[in-house]
Amino acid sequence: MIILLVFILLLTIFFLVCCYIHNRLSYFVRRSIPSPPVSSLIYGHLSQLWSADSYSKQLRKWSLQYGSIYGLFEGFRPVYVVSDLEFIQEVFISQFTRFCARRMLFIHRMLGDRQLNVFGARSIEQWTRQRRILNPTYSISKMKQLLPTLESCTDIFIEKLTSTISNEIINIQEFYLRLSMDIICRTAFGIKTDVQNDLNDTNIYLKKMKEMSDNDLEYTFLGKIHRIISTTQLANICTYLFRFKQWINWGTPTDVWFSEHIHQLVQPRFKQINQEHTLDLLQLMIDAVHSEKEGKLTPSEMFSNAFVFLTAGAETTSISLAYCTYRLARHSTIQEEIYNEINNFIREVFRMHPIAIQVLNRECMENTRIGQYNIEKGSLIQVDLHSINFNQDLWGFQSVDEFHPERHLDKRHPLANMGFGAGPRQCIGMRFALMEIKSCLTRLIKEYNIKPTGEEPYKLNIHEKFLIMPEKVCVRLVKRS
Ligand code: HEM
Repeated sequence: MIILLVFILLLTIFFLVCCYIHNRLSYFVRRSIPSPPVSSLIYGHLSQLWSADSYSKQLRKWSLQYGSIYGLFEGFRPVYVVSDLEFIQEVFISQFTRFCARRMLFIHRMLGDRQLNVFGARSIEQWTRQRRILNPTYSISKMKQLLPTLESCTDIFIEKLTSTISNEIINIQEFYLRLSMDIICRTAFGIKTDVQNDLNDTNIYLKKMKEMSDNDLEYTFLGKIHRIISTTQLANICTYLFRFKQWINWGTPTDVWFSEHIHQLVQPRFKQINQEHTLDLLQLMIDAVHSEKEGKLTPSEMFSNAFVFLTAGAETTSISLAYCTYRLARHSTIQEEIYNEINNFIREVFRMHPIAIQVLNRECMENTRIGQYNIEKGSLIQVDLHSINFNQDLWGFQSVDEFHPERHLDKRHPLANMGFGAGPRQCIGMRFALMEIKSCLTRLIKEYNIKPTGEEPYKLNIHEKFLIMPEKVCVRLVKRS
């Protein structure tokens, strides 16, 4: 009798699991939304995305096959992959309050709810409060004040290039990372890191920054498991496993090292309450922590935001500068026209080389409808930026596979340029990054003629994890007479 009961129980569980799986996998079929075949019940489409040469190009490949709105699964979570600009407009702008969060990263899970920074904030209250405090950091009026510091860092950058042998092939990406780290530390935190002068790489933050891009936490074993089960309570297990791993001294991933050590970098300023300081990012945050008004920042949010500004601000800009330099070397005539053309040149570099596609997502926080689609709470909208950037119908008559800055002279759809995202949650550092890129490039071109290495074909080796970056950008710099 007991055996029979156990048998019936197991059969019932098996039946329920099958029903659940069938229900989930027929999710898009029931909604008449096309979806590529799923190769793994546990991973969903993630196994195909992770094993593809390029995550973002795989999204594009599927867009070409299944159209501008199609469905995927990350584990059991439904994801709408979208390159339809009207749909994106609804999600990122018109219905922003219903899509105010991004996919939760593993590092944010580990930081915990109380330490979520502006990038990871999930509730509208948490995000609005922090963004309101941080917005003045890179306002138009602040930009002018920051320019002299930025230019003095660029002077050191040129000095360092000058001390390398002219006409030799160099990997300029290295120089850019040092430059943008100095710039962000000085402008945001008032700290003179001077990593450009530290040729022996003794600066621990620079070392860790390099390590972080080599070992992306999201792509570690636990990071991947977290992505598969991120919508369930089980996701917290990854945090406990991670802490256990740390406890048995199996090493600390760099992101965690950073978030744990950032306070050593900013603590001295935090303690100097009554001293006069320039109104940089750190001062805005310190004032917000000490504020008597409602909507203040907690000290842990302050440290967490310092971490996100340092990591989001340095690497992204240096990668963009590296792509710009690659394009300058490949299209040498542009170097002569760049003073008039710089904005369009940069726009075209961003079109051909988007670097942060995986952050362009929004989580649905409340059931809603977009056009004919009923979007359920918990599902994710992922932008397929490659399909937008290489959509011939959007970009005029010049081939989208060719580099033509002048295509940006024509007016386009406001969401056609999404390299910095869109809507209220667009990149907070966009203005600053563009100022840094323009200032550095004009200075570089004034001093040097940028030449390709001479290798044919002159191509980049692209690494794609959380960010899409070249392994290195080698060029030959010839001093202008
Ligand atoms: C070329 C350089 C950069 C690129 C390509 C870039 C790209 C992006 C993108 C695509 C997003 C997501 C936007 C969205 O979801 O709509 C983002 C968000 C963000 N970026 Fe940047 N970024 C750059 C530079 C910077 C800099 C210099 C800083 C700070 C100093 C910064 C700080 C942030 C922060 C804090 C967010 C989160 C904003 C929020 O959720 O409210 N970024 N960035």
